[in-house]
Amino acid sequence: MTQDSASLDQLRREIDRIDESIHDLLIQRSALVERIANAKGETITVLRPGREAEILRRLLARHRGQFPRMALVRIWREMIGALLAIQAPFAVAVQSTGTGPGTDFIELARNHFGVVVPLQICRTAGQVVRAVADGEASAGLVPMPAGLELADEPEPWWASLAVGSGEAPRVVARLPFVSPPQSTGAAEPTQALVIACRDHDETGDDRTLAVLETGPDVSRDRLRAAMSAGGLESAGLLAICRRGDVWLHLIEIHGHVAVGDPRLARLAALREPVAHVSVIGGYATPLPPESIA
Ligand SMILES: C=C(O[C@@H]1C=C(C(=O)O)C=C[C@H]1O)C(=O)O
Repeated sequence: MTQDSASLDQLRREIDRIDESIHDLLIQRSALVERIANAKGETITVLRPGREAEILRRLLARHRGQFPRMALVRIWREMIGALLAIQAPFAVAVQSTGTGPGTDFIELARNHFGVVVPLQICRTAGQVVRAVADGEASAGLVPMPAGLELADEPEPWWASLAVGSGEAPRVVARLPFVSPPQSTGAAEPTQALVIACRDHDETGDDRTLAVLETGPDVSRDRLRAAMSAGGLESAGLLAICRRGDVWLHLIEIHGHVAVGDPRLARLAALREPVAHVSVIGGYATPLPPESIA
C-alpha cells in the first residue's frame, strides 16, 4: 500500500465516523420531535412554519466553509418534512392540472415538505382550501396571487379565506422560502402560499396578508394612505376581486399583524374607504437569493 492510499483510507474512515455521528444526531433529533409531538397533544396542528424559518435563518447565518447553502437548506427541509410526518398523519393538498405549469406546485411542495409527506392532488385552489378546511389535508399549497386580473374560478381562493371563522384555513408560509438558482431560459419561478388551520407565527421578519373591502374604484394610493392612517405599512397590492359594487383588495403588509391587532380596528373605524378588514394569515419573509450565494 502506497503512502497516498494509506492516507486516503484514513480519511475515508474519518468520513465513516462523521456519518455515524450525523446519523446518531438524526436519531436523537427524531426522538426529541416525538417528545414535542406528545407535548402538543392531538388538538394542535403540528406544523410551525415560523419556527422552521427561524431554524433555517439561524443555520444560514452561522454557516461557513464550502458546503453549498442551498444543499444545507434542502437537507433541513427534507428532515423537517420527514419529522412532521412522524408527529401526526400529515398530508399536503396541492393544486395541479396534471401536465404543464400546474406540476410546478408539486415540485415546490416536494422541495419544501420532502419525499415522505403524502401529497393530495386537487384540480383547483378552491379544492385545496376545502381539503384543508375539512381536515382531509394538514396543509395546502395555493398559487401566489400575481397581477390584478380576476382568477378563473368564480371566487379567488383568498376571498374565501376572508369570510372564514376561527378554524378556517389561513396563510402560514410563502414558498419557496429560499429560491434555488434560476435555470437559464426558465420562466419566472413558481411561487405559492401554504395554508393550514392555524395562525401565522411571528419571527421578527414577517409579512401579513389582509383582505380590505371597499366600494368600487378605490385607488392604491387611497388604500395606502388609509392603511398608514391606521398605522399599517402596505408592502403591495397583490390582487383585486370585484363583486359588483364591492371590491376586495388582497394587501401584503410589512410586519406581523395578528387578528386582534388594534391597528386593524383603527383602519376599520375610519369606515372610508375601507368598510371591512380581515387578516387571512402571513408568513416569515422568504430569504433573498443572495442569502444562499
Ligand atoms: C418539532 C416541531 O414540529 C415541526 C417540526 C420542526 C422541526 O423538525 O424542527 C419544526 C417546527 C414544526 O413544523 C416543533 O414544533 O418544534
